[in-house]
Amino acid sequence: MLPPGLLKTIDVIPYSEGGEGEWMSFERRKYYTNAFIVQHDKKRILLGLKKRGFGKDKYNGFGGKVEEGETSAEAAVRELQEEAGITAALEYSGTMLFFSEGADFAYHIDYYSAGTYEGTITESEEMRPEWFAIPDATVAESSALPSIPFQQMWDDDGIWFPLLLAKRKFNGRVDFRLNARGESKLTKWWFGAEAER
Ligand SMILES: CNc1ncnc2c1ncn2[C@@H]1O[C@H](COP(=O)(O)OP(=O)(O)OP(=O)(O)O)[C@@H](O)[C@H]1O
Repeated sequence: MLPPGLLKTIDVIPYSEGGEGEWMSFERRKYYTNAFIVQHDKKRILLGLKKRGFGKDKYNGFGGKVEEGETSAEAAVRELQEEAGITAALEYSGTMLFFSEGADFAYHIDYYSAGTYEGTITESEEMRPEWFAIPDATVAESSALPSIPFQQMWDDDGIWFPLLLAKRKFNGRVDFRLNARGESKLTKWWFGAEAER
């Protein structure tokens, strides 16, 4: 059921799969984190515009490489502090394996989220934090905040964001291949999610 290379961290039921072709093979993986502040009471989520390096000009959660001697949970707290200037009691939200054609390693990304935070949200050299509205189908009123900018995010985010927002943990894999213009595009995915509570 699970795609190759994806190590199950929780019990999941199939949630979404698609795309075409075979899963690509990779030799190495590196461990990363990605953290979100999701405030359902205020109907808002904090994203950061990445200002440099990998994923530049995309909105994402705050995160980076897990360093030696550190757990992924510790790395997630440290990166959130470094990139957004805040601390939070982050909870594990899921894991995604990401491989892009031609890369020499796969990203093993642990996702975290929290509903509250401490400190003052501060722009860093790496990230510009901004609030976005959490879509709420049950409320007619429109938010003063902009909608989550999926067109300026990684291709797969639209697949697993509903799970993050619903607090359903997930395990997934996404493969990206280079198109004729040399852009890395989502070509195959598989996601499983914790059963609905
Ligand atoms: C479909 N693929 C993806 N979808 C969503 N997010 C992705 C991602 N692939 C990588 N990411 C995140 O991008 C950041 C890179 O971090 P990145 O700046 O390279 O690392 P770090 O801050 O440690 O910097 P240095 O390596 O020290 O320069 C890190 O949060 C990682 O989770």
